[in-house]
Amino acid sequence: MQEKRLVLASGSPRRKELLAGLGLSFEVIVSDVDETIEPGIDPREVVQALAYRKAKAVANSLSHGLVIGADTIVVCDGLILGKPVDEEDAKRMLSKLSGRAHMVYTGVAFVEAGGGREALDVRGTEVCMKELSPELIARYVATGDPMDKAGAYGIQGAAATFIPEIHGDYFNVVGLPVSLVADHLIEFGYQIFATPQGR
Ligand SMILES: Cc1cn([C@H]2C[C@H](O)[C@@H](COP(=O)(O)OP(=O)(O)OP(=O)(O)O)O2)c(=O)[nH]c1=O
Repeated sequence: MQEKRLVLASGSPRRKELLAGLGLSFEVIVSDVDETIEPGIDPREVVQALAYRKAKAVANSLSHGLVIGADTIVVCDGLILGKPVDEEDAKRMLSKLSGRAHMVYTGVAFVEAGGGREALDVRGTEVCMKELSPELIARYVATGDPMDKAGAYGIQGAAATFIPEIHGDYFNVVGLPVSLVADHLIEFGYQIFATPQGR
């Protein structure tokens, strides 16, 4: 039986679903953190810093347990694309990504409440996107799917049809690099598949 409290500091339904796949019991606690970043910082640093901010804010409110935070961004031509602010922004992002490759970075942070251990890591995945016509972009944006996703697309949904090829971890693009997270959880003393799902 798993005795150590595990907390996911994320409101993302994708992250919750992916973490649940590891068969561990966990709670979701979300705290409001400022996600603004200083310009000019390396994207790999950015996602780790934001993941840490999310995990640390929740860990500060607890007496014990391990808190996981994550952050995902899209980087194209040195430009960081977070979640679109509106439909026009989503269209602009997708026009930029059309017909080329870009990187998706997800940073993960592990913070033990009560002043315990901490760990940070990051994974990058290259995503190749087909050329998208303005009409197709408009139709996709009208579905609403891009609005809560970095780079204005979700590889796990209709946008899968835009993506012929990726290099690296698929789950990293969806928002949680599951194998990397599992490695860290083992380091922190958790047993993967300790409580099998669906039984
Ligand atoms: C590129 C891409 C991103 N995304 C999602 C993953 C993240 O949920 C989101 C990026 O925003 P984030 O700020 O990383 O996360 P979030 O606001 O959804 O959740 P929280 O901060 O509470 O943890 O984009 C997809 O679901 N599919 C994709 O293909």
